[in-house]
Amino acid sequence: MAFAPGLLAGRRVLVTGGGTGLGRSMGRRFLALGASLAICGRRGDVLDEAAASFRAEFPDRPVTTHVCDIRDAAAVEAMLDAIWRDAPADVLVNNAAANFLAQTHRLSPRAVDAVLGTTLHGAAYCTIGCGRRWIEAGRPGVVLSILTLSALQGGAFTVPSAMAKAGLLAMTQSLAVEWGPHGIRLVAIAPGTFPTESAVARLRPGGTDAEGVPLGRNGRHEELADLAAFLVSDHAGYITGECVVADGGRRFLGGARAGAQAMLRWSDEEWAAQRARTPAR
Ligand SMILES: CCC/C=C/C(=O)SCCNC(=O)CCNC(=O)[C@H](O)C(C)(C)COP(=O)([O-])OP(=O)([O-])OC[C@H]1O[C@@H](n2cnc3c(N)ncnc32)[C@H](O)[C@@H]1OP(=O)([O-])[O-]
Ligand SMILES: NC(=O)C1=CN([C@@H]2O[C@H](COP(=O)(O)OP(=O)(O)OC[C@H]3O[C@@H](n4cnc5c(N)ncnc54)[C@H](OP(=O)(O)O)[C@@H]3O)[C@@H](O)[C@H]2O)C=CC1
Repeated sequence: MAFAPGLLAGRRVLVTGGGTGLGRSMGRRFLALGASLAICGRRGDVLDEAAASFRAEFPDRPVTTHVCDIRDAAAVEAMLDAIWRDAPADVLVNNAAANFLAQTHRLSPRAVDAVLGTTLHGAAYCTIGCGRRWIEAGRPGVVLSILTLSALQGGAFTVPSAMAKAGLLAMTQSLAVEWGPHGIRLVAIAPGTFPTESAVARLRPGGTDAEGVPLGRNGRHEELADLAAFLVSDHAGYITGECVVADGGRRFLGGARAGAQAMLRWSDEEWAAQRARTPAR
C-alpha cells in the first residue's frame, strides 16, 4: 500500500454499490487506511458477504450495510438518516451504476430509465442528500463519482450510460463552484477497463484483452483504489471539479492518432522501411 496507514483515520465513507467489484475494492482500501465504511446496494446477501469479509480483515473498523435501491429518492433519504443517526458521513462515493450493451434505436423507455434511474438520478439523490446535511451542519465533505471514458468521448451501444455519466461530470463541475464556499469538494474518476465480474459479463462479451491500451494491460483494482483514496483525502484538498482519467492512455489512441494502434506493433524493419519512404531532403 502506497499511503500512510492513517490517511483516512476518523473518516466515515459511504460507497454506493460497495458490495461488489470496484466499490468493494475501494471500500477495502478506505478501511485499510483507517476509515469506517457504509455500503449500500439492492441485495442484502451480497452486502452481508462483503461486510463479513471486511470485518474479518479489519476487525476494529466499523462497517454498516444498507439495503437501498438508489433509484428511490425516499429510500436514499431513509438510508442517509440511518447513517447520520450514528454519525455524519464525511465522504460519498457515487459508484453504483447500471449499464448493458444494446442498440440504442431498440431501447424501450423502461430500459433507458433503468440506466438513468440508477446512474444519474440515484447519484444525484445521494449527492444532494449528503450535501444538504453537510451544509446545514456547517461540515466539510467530499463527493467522488466514478464515471467512464464514455462520459468524455461518448459511448456507442451504451448511450444511456454515457449520458448519465456525462451528467455526473456536469454535476461535479457545477457543484464544485456552488458548494466550494461550504468546504465541499467534488471529484471524479473516469476508469478505463478494470475487470470485474459484472463489467466483463455485461460489457466485454469478447473478453478483456488490453487491445488499444498503450500501457498494454488493464487496470488493477488497487490502482483505482489508491487513486480514490488520494482524491478523497486531505492531500487532494485543493482539487475540486476535476475528473482524473485512469485508462492506460487508451483514449489517446483514437481520433487523429487512430493509426498509432497498428504502429505500436511495428518491428524495427517496418520503422526502417517507413524512414526510407520519407528521406530527408
Ligand atoms: C468495462 C466497461 C466499463 C464498465 C462500465 C459499467 O458501467 S459496469 C456496471 C454495470 N453494473 C450493472 O449494470 C449492475 C446493475 N444492473 C442491473 O441491475 C440490470 O442490468 C439493469 C440495468 C437491466 C437494471 O435491472 P432492473 O431490474 O431495474 O431492470 P429490468 O430487468 O426490470 O429491466 C428494465 C428494462 O430494461 C430492459 N433491459 C434489461 N437488459 C437489457 C438489455 N441487455 N438490452 C436491452 N434492454 C434491456 C428490460 O427489457 C426492461 O425494459 P422493458 O422490457 O420492460 O421495456
Ligand atoms: N469495471 C470497469 O472496468 C469499469 C467500471 N466503471 C464504473 O465503476 C463502477 C463499478 O462498476 P463495477 O464494479 O464494474 O460493476 P458492479 O456491477 O460490480 O457494481 C455495481 C454495483 O452497484 C450496485 N447497484 C446497481 N444498481 C443499484 C441501485 N439501483 N441501487 C443501489 N445499488 C445499485 C450493485 O449492487 P446490486 O445489484 O446488489 O444493487 C453493484 O454492487 C460503476 O460506476 C461503473 O460504471 C467504469 C468504467 C470501467
